[in-house]
Amino acid sequence: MNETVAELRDVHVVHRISGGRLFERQRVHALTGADLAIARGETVGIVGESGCGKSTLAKVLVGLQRPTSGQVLVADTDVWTMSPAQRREHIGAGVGMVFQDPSTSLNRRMAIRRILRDPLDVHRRGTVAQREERVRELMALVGLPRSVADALPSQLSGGQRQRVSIARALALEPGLLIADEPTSALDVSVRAQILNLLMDLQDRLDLAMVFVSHDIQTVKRVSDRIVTMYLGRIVEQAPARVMPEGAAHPYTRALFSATPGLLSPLDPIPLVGPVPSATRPPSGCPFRTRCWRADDLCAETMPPFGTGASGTTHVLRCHHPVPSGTSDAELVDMARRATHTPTPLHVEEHA
Ligand SMILES: Nc1ncnc2c1ncn2[C@@H]1O[C@H](COP(=O)(O)OP(=O)(O)OP(=O)(O)O)[C@@H](O)[C@H]1O
Repeated sequence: MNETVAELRDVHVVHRISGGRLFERQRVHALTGADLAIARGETVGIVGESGCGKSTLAKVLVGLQRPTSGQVLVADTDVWTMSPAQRREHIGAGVGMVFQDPSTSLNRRMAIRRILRDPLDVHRRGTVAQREERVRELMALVGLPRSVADALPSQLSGGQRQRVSIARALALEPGLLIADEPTSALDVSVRAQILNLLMDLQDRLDLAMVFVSHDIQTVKRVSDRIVTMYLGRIVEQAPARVMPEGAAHPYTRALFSATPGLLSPLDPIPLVGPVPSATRPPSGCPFRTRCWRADDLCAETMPPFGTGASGTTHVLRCHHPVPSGTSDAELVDMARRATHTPTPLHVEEHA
């Protein structure tokens, strides 16, 4: 059986912000009822429009965001039942994170050697000599020349800086690496090198990886499984190899159809209106206000999890999934012909 390195169980993240009427506090539903288990060695890609909760999910997994409710398990332990010191130690050893922009995520005043030694010092790993040896190992692992050990981040190229971030994330030999838009701040010319490095490391170290990106083509290339999020909810999980044709959630199909290069020269599947506000998520299915297949049932209840046609690892929440074998051309046609009148937006009350 596959070892689970990290798991979210019914995780909600609600931010309270000021807004609306004077002194009124609003709730932003950044993540709603997220269930996700990540197995050793697999890459899970997270896709969805801006603001759907991808980064929140990543931050929850790495302990940077405390859930409002639900459980976050790393190596089978619920990390929010631990003391802060235990939690730092446990998550630090189990999960590494590579941020989008290495220019801001690396300490500008520290030499590369110190940046890489820092997690080993904080977590008191081995003797000083062993830590120095580990720094050399890490640099070799990510393809950094020894000559940059005493350089500052500003003296490195963008690609080299991201290699340092990756090495730092791997310093404590975590089982899971979270990569949140790891190439989007880099020059196009080095993006492929960093992606190849991540895929190579994942393979060599049998790492699990959560890969968050707006670039759906890249997510499809690197992932074993793709998770689609919409308005704070996970709406579908499916094997990457069946995507996009095998996806059964209307939103996943529409999202992929809007990605140039993945599909035929068709127009994207048309959706109705904008994404609703995360402060006023619709009742029932969050996607139903834009979905050409929605009916009253979708407005009344959140669909339960169902199994898709691509096996047991394919799950989705939809009352009216796209029938297996339906082409995108047919979906474009159906969506254009739908006499869709979005049902009034009922606001769901969350605790
Ligand atoms: N600290 C915060 N306070 C209030 N709202 C927040 C906070 N962090 C995130 N949000 C809101 O939570 C929702 C999810 O945000 P998140 O950054 O996780 O989305 P995302 O999918 O990663 O977006 P993007 O692709 O643009 O980075 C958004 O509506 C966002 O505005």
